[in-house]
Amino acid sequence: MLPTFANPLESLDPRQAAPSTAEGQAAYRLAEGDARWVEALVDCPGAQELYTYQLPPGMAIVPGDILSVPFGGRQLGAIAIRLVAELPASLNTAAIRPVEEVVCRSFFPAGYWDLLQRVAQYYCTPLMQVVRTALPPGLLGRSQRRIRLNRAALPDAPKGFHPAAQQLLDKLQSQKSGDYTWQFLQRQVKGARAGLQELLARGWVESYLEPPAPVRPKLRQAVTLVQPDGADLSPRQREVVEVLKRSGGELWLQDLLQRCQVSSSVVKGLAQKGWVEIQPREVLRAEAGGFGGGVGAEVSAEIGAGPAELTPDQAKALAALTTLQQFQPVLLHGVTGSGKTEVYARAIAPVLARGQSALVLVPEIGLTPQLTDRFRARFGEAVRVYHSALSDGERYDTWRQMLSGDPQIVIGTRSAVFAPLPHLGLIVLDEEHDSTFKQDQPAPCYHARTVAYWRAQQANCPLILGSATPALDTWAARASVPSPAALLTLSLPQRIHARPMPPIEVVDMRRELQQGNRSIFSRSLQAALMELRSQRRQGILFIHRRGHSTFVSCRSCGHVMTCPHCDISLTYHQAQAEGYESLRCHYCGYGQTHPNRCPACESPYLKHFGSGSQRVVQELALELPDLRCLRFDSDTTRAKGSHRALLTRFAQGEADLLVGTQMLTKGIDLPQVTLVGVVAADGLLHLADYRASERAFQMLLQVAGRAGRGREPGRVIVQTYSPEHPVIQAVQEQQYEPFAEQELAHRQSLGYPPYRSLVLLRLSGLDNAAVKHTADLLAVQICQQLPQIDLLGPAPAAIARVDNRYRWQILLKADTFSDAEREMFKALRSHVPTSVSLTIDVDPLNLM
Ligand SMILES: Nc1ncnc2c1ncn2[C@@H]1O[C@H](COP(=O)(O)OP(=O)(O)OP(=O)(O)O)[C@@H](O)[C@H]1O
Ligand SMILES: [Zn+2]
Ligand SMILES: [Zn+2]
Repeated sequence: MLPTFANPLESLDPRQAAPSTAEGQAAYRLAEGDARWVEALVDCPGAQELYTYQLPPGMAIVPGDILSVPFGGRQLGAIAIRLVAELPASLNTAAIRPVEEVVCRSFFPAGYWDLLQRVAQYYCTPLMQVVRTALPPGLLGRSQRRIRLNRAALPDAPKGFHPAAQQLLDKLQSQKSGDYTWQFLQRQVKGARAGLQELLARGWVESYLEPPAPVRPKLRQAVTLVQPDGADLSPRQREVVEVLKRSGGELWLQDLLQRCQVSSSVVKGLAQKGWVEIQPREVLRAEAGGFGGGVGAEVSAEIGAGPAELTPDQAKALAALTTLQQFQPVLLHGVTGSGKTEVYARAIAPVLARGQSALVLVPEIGLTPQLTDRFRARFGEAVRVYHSALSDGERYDTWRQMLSGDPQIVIGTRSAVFAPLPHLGLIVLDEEHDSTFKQDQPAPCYHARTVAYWRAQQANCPLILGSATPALDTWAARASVPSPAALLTLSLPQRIHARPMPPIEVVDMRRELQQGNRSIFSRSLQAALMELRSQRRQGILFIHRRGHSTFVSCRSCGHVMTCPHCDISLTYHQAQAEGYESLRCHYCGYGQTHPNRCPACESPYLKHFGSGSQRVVQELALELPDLRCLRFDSDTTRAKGSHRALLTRFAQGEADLLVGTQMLTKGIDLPQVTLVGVVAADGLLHLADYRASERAFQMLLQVAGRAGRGREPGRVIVQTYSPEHPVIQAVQEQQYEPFAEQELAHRQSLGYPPYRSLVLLRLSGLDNAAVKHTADLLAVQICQQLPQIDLLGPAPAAIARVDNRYRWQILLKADTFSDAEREMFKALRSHVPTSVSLTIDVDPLNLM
């Protein structure tokens, strides 16, 4: 049976397409033609709600217009959100002030507010919160309102009645362009507002928002090797030349100096002799071409135009995609290394040519620099990147450029699903199974895939979901019988050039121990690692870090060191520059020094266990001292741009092995990687979550997929203490379908998504009793009002305390949740005291 509403891709309740009425206020009536009021989002930091303003006679406003409104004693920018015909009787309509002016029309694409409203309704969140999620911070605050003369309408000797109007005219006319910022004019002219009113009314001036200036790229000094050999070089200069050569002939000056540990005078000396050139540059050619020349050459060769020929599978998928001109969700199911990115790029090209834009959503920009590089190399200026790590200014600028309506490609993370592209022709979600597409908190707890589905529907354009390991929700939505708008599946069952998938070898670590191997590396992994160096190949070592990987426990009494604020074990951190070992909580950040003796029994045998990436690198240094390792995890990639820097160093052959966590699984495409090792798969297998198997399967297959993407065949070694686990078996066979079918059957029998829907109510607060009491109260409310819904709990969350806050949860299950039920969940807030916070997570992915 196919799921019904539980799956957002499958069937949508048509009632949801209609915008909701004002939140919780039944007395409001939405306007059709008879609007007299407008509700606006005012650009004032403290302003939480929508404010109501009067529509002056003759002023036409549509949602999305930028307004100028009175607020206290000030005049502020605001966005018109919706028009209202009738206000609740309790409001004193005489006290409602009028909108001053429409500053800018249609700042948002058509239908944008319907989308936000739909998100608010489905995810049981106040509209305001959705608006804040969607819009870049400070959108209005930055808006540059300007005033210019309307010369065509100006009489020969214009005379303003109001003294301020005259002054404004004088100011504007004194300027050749007849144009000033409103801020400037307000400072220069007393009573400028009243003066402006008059001039606007006469049509002699107009106010507008300054169009977005193209973001000026930051230029950096780049060093390019022009002559690769020279007799008269000093040893230091020779070293610089060598490093440049190894880096494909080009590096940023800063990177070069750092890598060679020389002063800039050495490089300048080289420039004077004509060996190198130093120039300001926006990007390095090497960067645009993947990860530099040298080792990554195979990648660079295909950049730009892309590969000359598609594989037959790619061609077939592309042909199917290019015929689609309407709303159509598509699953592009292609094994790792099958060339999905190329298919996206070629599907996008005609969209741009038609004058439309495309939206490409990826799990994390920093982790997939290659995708951005490939698109930049091919589409150049038309590519924009949008994600929350941009500065407020960058986000604002990009937002304005997106609104311009020029055909463009926006590549972004989760929140980019709200990118205001007016003529959307295609949406792509790459690695659609990735759970970073779901927001856990704050509300709205939206899934970018669900919102993308609505957007594509609204824009009447195709939606491509790409993955080697599709989310089971997506897989289940494939139509058994083709019907319009049902999920269409296209597959790329083979790697590029029919390269084989790497065989996956499972090693039973219990047997290793029995046979006397106490190392965290099995003998076969040790041997494979040893070969890397001699064969000049590279490897990736994957460590699952979450869970109990680096806890500290007492070998005498079993006491485990835990965080005093959260009920989870502390993580061991090796001595750093400060010189002492420390223990840290990864939820709340609590830290302490490593005690010498067990706090429970005084035993000195307090040891850290498990295999965090630090520990693994340390162990490698002991066991394989010749192997050059690079660590790639959240500790070593904290700084902006460090993902790319580390990957570039690895791609250039600075290390034999990249050691890291979850981050390694995503989209790395390095042809020279032949070995992938998984240190201990167990941490992944035993999470207390109904999706644990799905997640483990996806993660292991994705990381395995990094091996053997080039000419040399790859090999994968997975170490585990439970080789008989069904997920391990399925991973070894590398067959997605049987795994998916089996797991879905299991879900169906237990009544889990995608067959039934879940809503998780998360409550937290400093006072455990208060949180529990509130949870009990809500549970009673729900049971009384909605007896048809299955209710689990209230129960303490799997991690019962985080950052001193006690956490309780209630899990609700139903075949589908109706609009009325969603409204009821929203209304539950009135039963929650201010000391307790409630988050409503619709379709939760994380039940911890
Ligand atoms: N038709 C082609 N001919 C030759 N090389 C190709 C072709 N299409 C793609 N490639 C190359 O194959 C490699 C793998 O492609 P890509 O990274 O798109 O795979 P993918 O399907 O996204 O894999 P993953 O899911 O593992 O990220 C890339 O280096 C790409 O440049
Ligand atoms: Zn002890
Ligand atoms: Zn803690």
